[in-house]
Amino acid sequence: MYRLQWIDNSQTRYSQREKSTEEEEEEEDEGKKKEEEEEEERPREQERQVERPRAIFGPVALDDTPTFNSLDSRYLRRKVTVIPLMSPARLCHINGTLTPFLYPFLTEQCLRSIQRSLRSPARRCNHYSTATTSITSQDPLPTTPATTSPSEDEETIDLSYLDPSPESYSLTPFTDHCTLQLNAGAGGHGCVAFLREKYIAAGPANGGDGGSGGNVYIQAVRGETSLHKLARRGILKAGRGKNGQGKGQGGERGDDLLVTVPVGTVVREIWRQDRVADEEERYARERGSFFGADSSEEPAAEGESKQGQWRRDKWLLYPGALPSSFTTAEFPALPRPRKSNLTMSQPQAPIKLDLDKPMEAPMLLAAGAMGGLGNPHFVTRSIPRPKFATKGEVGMRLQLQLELKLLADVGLVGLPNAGKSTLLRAITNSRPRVGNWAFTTLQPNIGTVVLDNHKGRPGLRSLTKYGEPRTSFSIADIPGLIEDAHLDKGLGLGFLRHIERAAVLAFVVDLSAGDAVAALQGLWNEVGEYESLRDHDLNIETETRIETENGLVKWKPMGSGSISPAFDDDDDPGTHDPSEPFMLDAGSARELPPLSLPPISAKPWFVVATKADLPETRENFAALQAYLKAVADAEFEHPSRTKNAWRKNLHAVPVSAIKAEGVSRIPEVVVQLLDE
Ligand SMILES: Nc1nc2c(ncn2[C@@H]2O[C@H](COP(=O)(O)OP(=O)(O)OP(=O)(O)O)[C@@H](O)[C@H]2O)c(=O)[nH]1
Ligand SMILES: [Mg+2]
Repeated sequence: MYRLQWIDNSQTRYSQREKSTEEEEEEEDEGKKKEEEEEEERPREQERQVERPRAIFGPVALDDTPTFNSLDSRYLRRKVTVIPLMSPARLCHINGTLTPFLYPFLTEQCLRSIQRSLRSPARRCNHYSTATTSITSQDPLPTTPATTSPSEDEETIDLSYLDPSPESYSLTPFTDHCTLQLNAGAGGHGCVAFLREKYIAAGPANGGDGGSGGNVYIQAVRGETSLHKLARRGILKAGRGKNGQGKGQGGERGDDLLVTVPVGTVVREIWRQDRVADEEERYARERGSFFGADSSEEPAAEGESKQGQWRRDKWLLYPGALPSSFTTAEFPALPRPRKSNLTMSQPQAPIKLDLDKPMEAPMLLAAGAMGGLGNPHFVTRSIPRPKFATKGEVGMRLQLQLELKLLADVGLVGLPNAGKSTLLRAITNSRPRVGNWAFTTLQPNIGTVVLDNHKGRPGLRSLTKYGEPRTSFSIADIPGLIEDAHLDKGLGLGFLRHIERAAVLAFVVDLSAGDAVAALQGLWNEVGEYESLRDHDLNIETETRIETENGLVKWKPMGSGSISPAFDDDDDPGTHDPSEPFMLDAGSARELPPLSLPPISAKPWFVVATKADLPETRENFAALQAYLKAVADAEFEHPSRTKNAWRKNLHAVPVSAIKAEGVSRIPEVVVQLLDE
């Protein structure tokens, strides 16, 4: 037999045990007595209920103020309070500091009745969590000493991490831009060797060729978050190819170099030095066969050895050679400079890459140089046993500028000391530095909000742009902006690059620090200045690289090296003057980089009104809400002063980050905007 045993209002427990008939009789007697007592109590209880105000949970939207006109007048007679229908998690906040912000229509009496109904721990529910810190756990019922019961005291959650001492923070080394020199591997030297065998007095040449140098690759990977390691190294070199050896043994290839960068890195070429390309040009001039436009010299017949000269950087002599050999030895004409086939897959010069997605495979930046030729290559009738070989080619050198633009879903923009870092602490497991002075944060911090319902399933139903369930999103906290940051005041606008590509912007406004509307407008002003500076730089870059002339795009490769123009089949290379830039058809298959980025003002945005726990902030918040509503309704100009700016569903979320109140609404708002 099952017996229902009441533990408290919310919990029930079933216990199974055999009961004797005596026990049953006793229970029946006790039950009758209780029923009689209850019947006596009932009328008194009913009287009390009529007097007590009752709460009705009705279908009213969160931000709507309920009107009593729509309600039955008998409810009014009974002192009925209408409370919007909402999830218990949200209902918990009704008891908190933000209640007057969210529900200005609720009276003191009504609040007290809600507090009574929320006493039961069963009312509390979990919503979703952060990476390791539960947002729900950070959203406890605010308790005051007067109303707190001992059981609630036990459940009080430690929020000291939201107001830590300035020394308590985690700092990871971070660099978001650097210049880097990359050297592709040089080729190994060819070998001068001869066959030595019994009964063969002067064996033929059998020196092996040198191995080719290592290639330089780049790959954007997820694990990396900073460029500081690369900035520290400065110069990175791929391995040199090994020298060739006797018995016709070729040298080993040099080790490749893989440069791993964080996703979101922009790579720009500053200069390059490509000796092989220079050699090719010189060779072309000497032989008059490269583009051979006005060359009067006849190209040498194939196989004909033209007398050359000793060149220290090119020729390698037999180790036992006497110094006189340098002057007396006959050298053939230098062979044509050799390039690896891989150079075809190098990116065009000048390199400009935007690595905004994780790369599955590395991308070649510079192919290693070819190794030198062994002495068998120079055997001719007149020189049957050449005592020289060629040296390996010199590897290409690239000077690159790397700029990291962090890819976060949400970017926090705010004045210094607005509470951005505290907000990041409250909703993620990130631990940025917090201090009551301006410019506490000196480098961007990224936090991740995991949308988890504690069962390994997404807490909020949302899909990423790739159609996968959204399980998390990231937030970037950057150093604060001040007025005239675009004139390099404060820390300038440099850090805005980290939120430039964020999908959603969250403007963090301190309600206790003066006019919130003015603060918001000031922030938008600086964002607008950043945008115009960015567009200006892009235009300059574009103008220097592309000049349109009679429907043709004139493209100037940076540096003399790596001239690998994509001629159409019908282009006649013979008519090209090497000193002139190459002319490419505007409609050719070569894609030029995009010239403009989407405007920041077109991004979805909302306002986080923080420090709402401080006194006299309600009026400021009300003014901010009214302003945003007017902007959304196009009554006021958009703060960015641009057309086509985002005006949909503009609103401010009041929070007290330091008490972790109201912050659980932010993930909901963000996910909603990410889905737009
Ligand atoms: N009362 C109250 N104080 C807050 C709140 N949020 C932050 N603070 C305090 O405001 C001060 C500044 O907070 P930070 O999070 O460092 O502000 P920030 O915007 O990151 O500042 P910078 O990094 O300098 O740009 C700290 O002393 C916080 O304790 C809040 O919601 N209520
Ligand atoms: Mg900060």
